[in-house]
Amino acid sequence: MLISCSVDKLDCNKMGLLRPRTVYILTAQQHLVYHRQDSKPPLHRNIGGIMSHFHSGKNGAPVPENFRLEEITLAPDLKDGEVLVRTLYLSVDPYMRCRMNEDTGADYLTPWQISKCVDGGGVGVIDSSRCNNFAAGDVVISFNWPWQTHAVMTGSDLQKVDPQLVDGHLSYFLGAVGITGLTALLGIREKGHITKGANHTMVVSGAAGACGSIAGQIGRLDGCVRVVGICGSDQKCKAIVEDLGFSTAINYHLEDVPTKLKESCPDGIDVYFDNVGGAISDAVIAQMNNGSHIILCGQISQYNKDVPYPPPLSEETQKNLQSKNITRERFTVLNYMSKADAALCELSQWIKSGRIKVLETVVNGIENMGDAFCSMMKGGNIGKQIIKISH
Ligand SMILES: NC(=O)C1=CN([C@@H]2O[C@H](COP(=O)(O)OP(=O)(O)OC[C@H]3O[C@@H](n4cnc5c(N)ncnc54)[C@H](OP(=O)(O)O)[C@@H]3O)[C@@H](O)[C@H]2O)C=CC1
Ligand SMILES: CCCCCC(=O)/C=C/[C@@H]1[C@@H](C/C=C\CCCC(=O)O)[C@@H](O)C[C@H]1O
Repeated sequence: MLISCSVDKLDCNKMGLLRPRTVYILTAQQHLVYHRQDSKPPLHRNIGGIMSHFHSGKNGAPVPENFRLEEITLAPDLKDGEVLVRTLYLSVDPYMRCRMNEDTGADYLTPWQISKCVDGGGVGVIDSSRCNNFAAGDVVISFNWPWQTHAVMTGSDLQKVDPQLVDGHLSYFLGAVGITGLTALLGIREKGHITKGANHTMVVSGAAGACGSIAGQIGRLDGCVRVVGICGSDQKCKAIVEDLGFSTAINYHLEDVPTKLKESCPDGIDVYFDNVGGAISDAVIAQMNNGSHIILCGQISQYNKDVPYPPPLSEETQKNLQSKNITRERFTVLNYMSKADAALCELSQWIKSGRIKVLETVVNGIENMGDAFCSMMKGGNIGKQIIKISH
């Protein structure tokens, strides 16, 4: 969906006037808030047919009706310190499912507010500025980009980025040269303990997704002799082996994971990059070596359930961890941002030189963001799920 904008950018920049007034935004809907069993009574009563699936305390997958497209009018003038941004790309990510609960389960995550515009990772370009740090044409990113086609934002919420880092592929700032790339690289370096020459075997779950697809390639570059990916379709298995260089792939919907792991990892498993948790992770952990390491990146198989993060493990898996002295420390990329600049340079160079390949699934149009989010949560993406908002 395009908005009509016949405004000359230079005029906008000089005056902070004549900006496109009507923009499209996505708001969170009332039936968005699901309540954990132990949470307070709902602040917002759920009404309507769709919500019958999501009574207080019940679990559930998100649906596109959790979002509504609305038209708003932007205030006519910029205030000091503000910029008008045009949104280029927006990100949908698994953690957003946690922002659909009043209790997100993580202290660094705030819940989305009913009837208010939704936000997340975004990249865009400055259309006009009344902030000294930014000029028209600058490319900027934010973790809290409103899901709007244009937005008035405060300069302090934005970070300027250099398009050369991504050879002009600006969507990479939301993926391989952004938080997901950092998560893969820093997760491996901080928690993976890969030793070159030690013939390590790495297993990655969620292997065809944004983090997993990069993590497997870094595992190989950092010296693992075998990298096995677990993912949800034959097409994904083919992509990670043929395009990304994984040694083997397991389709967890069609194949018996323990049997396939036994075949693919004859020397056991030394490093496990865990994106999914649940039964898949139990099966991997059962075949891990003594003194091996888990990178506890995410547990997406549990995000639609009424459990805290990280979700509790079965007794058997806990025993396995203890008896084999397997490390499993929670990893949050935001705790390592002092290392982000160097890591982004490394990712950029690997991508430019072709040693890391980037996969993306791109959906067009803000009106399709709700669908794209729900699809990603069910495995509809290969690589990073991106929504293209404007050229
Ligand atoms: N610790 C940190 O700082 C960060 C953690 N994360 C975490 O990393 C993980 C991956 O995120 P990201 O790369 O952005 O997302 P992905 O691109 O991997 O997309 C999510 C994928 O999860 C898979 N999936 C969905 N449901 C299940 C299920 N029940 N069992 C197994 N797999 C499932 C689907 O692939 P398939 O077809 O294979 O099922 C889907 O494509 C998430 O758990 C996320 O929370 C992300 C960023 C930072
Ligand atoms: C509670 C489950 C979280 C699972 C792990 C995960 O996916 C973490 C992701 C974060 C993610 C979100 C961080 C900040 C967004 C701030 C939004 C807000 O509440 O204002 C990512 O961007 C960094 C990861 O650590």
